[in-house]
Amino acid sequence: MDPLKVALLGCGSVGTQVARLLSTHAEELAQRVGAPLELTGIAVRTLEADRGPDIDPSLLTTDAPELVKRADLVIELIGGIEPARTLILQALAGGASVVTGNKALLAEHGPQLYEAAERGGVELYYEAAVAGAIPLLRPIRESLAGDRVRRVLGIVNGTTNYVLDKMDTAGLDFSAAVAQAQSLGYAEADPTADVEGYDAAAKAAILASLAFHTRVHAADVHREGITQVSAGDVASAKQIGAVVKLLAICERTVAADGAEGVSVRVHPAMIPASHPLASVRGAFNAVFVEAEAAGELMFYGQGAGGLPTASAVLGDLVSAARNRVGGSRGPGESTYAQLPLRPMGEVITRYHISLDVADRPGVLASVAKVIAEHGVSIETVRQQQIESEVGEGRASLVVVTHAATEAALEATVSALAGLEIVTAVVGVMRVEGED
Ligand SMILES: NC(=O)c1ccc[n+]([C@@H]2O[C@H](COP(=O)([O-])OP(=O)(O)OC[C@H]3O[C@@H](n4cnc5c(N)ncnc54)[C@H](O)[C@@H]3O)[C@@H](O)[C@H]2O)c1
Ligand SMILES: N[C@@H](CCO)C(=O)O
Ligand code: NA
Repeated sequence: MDPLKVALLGCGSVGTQVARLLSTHAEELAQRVGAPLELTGIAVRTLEADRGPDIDPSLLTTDAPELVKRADLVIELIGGIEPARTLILQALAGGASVVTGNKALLAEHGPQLYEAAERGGVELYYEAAVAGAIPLLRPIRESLAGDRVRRVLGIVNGTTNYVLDKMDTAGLDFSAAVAQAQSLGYAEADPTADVEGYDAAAKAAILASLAFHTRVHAADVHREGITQVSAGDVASAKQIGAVVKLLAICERTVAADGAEGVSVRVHPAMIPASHPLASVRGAFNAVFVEAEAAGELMFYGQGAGGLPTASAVLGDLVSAARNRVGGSRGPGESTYAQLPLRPMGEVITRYHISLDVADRPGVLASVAKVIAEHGVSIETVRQQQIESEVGEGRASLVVVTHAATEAALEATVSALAGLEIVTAVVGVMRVEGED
């Protein structure tokens, strides 16, 4: 068979490893595909940079559109919206299948790209975009195609997991932990997308779209990052036998009248130390998928890093290439269900509420009354005196609630903050996961 022409766009952490594996595994890849894969060029921003021994300098070009024009398969590893979007659209329109790891682009402009793939009669694969090396999107799209996914819950950002892990195990504060993540190459020079939860929210949108056959955009995802997580929150979690993790949670919801919907959120949460997600350390990722017939499935592995991510890219490349050789096409976008997105207020969760209160008779009763008035039930209460030399005695009161709607919990917290005996609402964090 004639070789299939492969264009690589971007030669950074992932692109370099993809180029290297394409060359070192060339023979095996040809066997698996049924035709040789010929890397015809690598689009870069500047030709001058030294890219090490793995990159053949004669393949480098700054003319990405020209490279795309001649390709059967295009691998986009530039990242960001433009020029990645225009180049992918050009490739799909020109009849080339595309493999990308670009979650930001997919979560924002996915529909436009899928439609272009459909029109071009070609494929668009993106396993690397969510949880790096971990095979997760293909299992959801293909292996679970006969089942109904109820929930996807997981840690999908390596940088923030590393930061929270260091705050927990090494007692670092937030900025020291971020600095360490940067020095190890996990966090970018500008870690905003990671620490503010944008990266995880884009991944959650992609996961929810696949799991629920519904278009979910990044903007549909309720997003809170980890910048507000304090050493105090991490210590409070420890006291109740929990750890703080940044979670992505995609759920199929069912209203009282049976109407189904979807809720998608990314936020820090306390989870019991005995929960399998609690033991996901460092920059690793782990995702639980709960389906009606299959039950709970857990996917675990390296969610970031050039080499692990390259594995997912090449897996997609082999699939797309094999289909091309066989004249077939894998499944395209599936959005037939188009379930409505439910507002955050309807989400059912538990809260850990930490208060500073006046240490005088009746305080506990007043707090309990406010909570009960909002229809929220208390799971545990812990009170501790705060040492103070002057004025009235103060105490720290920690309440963990039973599950209630987010709206009821929010209203409870504002009512508590308004009580004269509450000096400060020290921290509020959701509690997720069963023991
Ligand atoms: N690094 C990871 O762990 C990881 C994991 C999963 C997914 N991804 C995704 O993979 C993609 C690439 O990530 P990365 O870590 O390799 O990024 P990177 O920043 O290391 O590499 C991107 C490269 O693209 C180059 N580039 C920028 N504009 C260009 C242009 N117009 N033409 C050609 N090259 C251009 C940059 O100079 C850089 O070398 C991103 O979409 C990222 O989100 C990365
Ligand atoms: N910045 C991302 C890379 C993988 O998508 C992370 O830390 O998980
Ligand atoms: Na993956």
